[in-house]
Amino acid sequence: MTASIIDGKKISQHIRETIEERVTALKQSGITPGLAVVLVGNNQASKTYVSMKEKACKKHGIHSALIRLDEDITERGLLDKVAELNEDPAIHGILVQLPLPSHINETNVIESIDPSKDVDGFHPINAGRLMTGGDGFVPCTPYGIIEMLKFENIALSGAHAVIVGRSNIVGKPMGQLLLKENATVTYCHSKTKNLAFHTKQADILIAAVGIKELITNDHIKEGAVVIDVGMNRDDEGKLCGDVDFQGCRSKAHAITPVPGGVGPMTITMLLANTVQSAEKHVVDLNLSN
Ligand SMILES: Nc1nc(=O)c2c([nH]1)NC[C@@H]1CN(c3ccc(C(=O)N[C@@H](CCC(=O)O)C(=O)O)cc3)C=[N+]21
Repeated sequence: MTASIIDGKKISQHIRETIEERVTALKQSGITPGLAVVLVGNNQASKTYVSMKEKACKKHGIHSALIRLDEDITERGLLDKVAELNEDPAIHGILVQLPLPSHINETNVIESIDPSKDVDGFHPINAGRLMTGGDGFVPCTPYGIIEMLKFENIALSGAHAVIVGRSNIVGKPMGQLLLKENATVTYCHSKTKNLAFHTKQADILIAAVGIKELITNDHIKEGAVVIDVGMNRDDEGKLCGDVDFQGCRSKAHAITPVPGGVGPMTITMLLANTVQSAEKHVVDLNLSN
């Protein structure tokens, strides 16, 4: 078998068409959705990601404000900036690019963002809503993965999904979303004994550990769907995932590449969350009038 490639760019384009329609409708009611991206310091990877987000916003008519702050800004200074954005009526989404410099407590910053503008879905209120089945923002990467799986008509109900990784940003919310789709969910992580035993059970395998090509042909079952969340750099600086793509391709049913898989979907769902936030704003305005 040769796995089909799940094309994140193509699926993104489809979803972005509906996002664009929603932006147009919002503008007709006098609202331009606005995203603020806060970048602290000079990390090269962060600068690249932030400019990709800005470009995507501009392309689809979403107002984007980039706030660049000095590497040695105090935590208080950053919290004050977030407080200002919380109050800014032109801003419907706030994203503070992670990681932050080590003198700043990330939890404090995440918890200072108004949950109704937390388009990353990292605030504990949104994490809690996801866990309890309420309405809130879903973190962009796992949200994008669910959309990819649905777009490809991959059966989720009753499927065994194995997630390698347990971060608050990807692994944990991924499990909640798959559970909501009636999948059977197993979490694996760095302390898991006999990783391959578990991953070989997966109908759907999600690799989100940040270890270059950890998942090989020997880790997967014939016909599995393999989703690669990894964003690692090899010795030559080339982007590579958590999955040995070539090795797994001969055995899997479908597989996501890196680049061109999960990454573009992450940015697309950030746009979707920003538009969702602006739409909610319109509904709330109408209710209060
Ligand atoms: N508050 C916050 N929210 C984030 O969503 C967030 C963050 N901080 N910090 C960093 C990570 C990383 N991230 C990526 C998004 C898209 C691609 C992406 O589109 N990648 C392209 C290739 C990019 C390249 O060539 O380097 C692809 O996979 O095809 C990658 C990485 C969002 N992050």
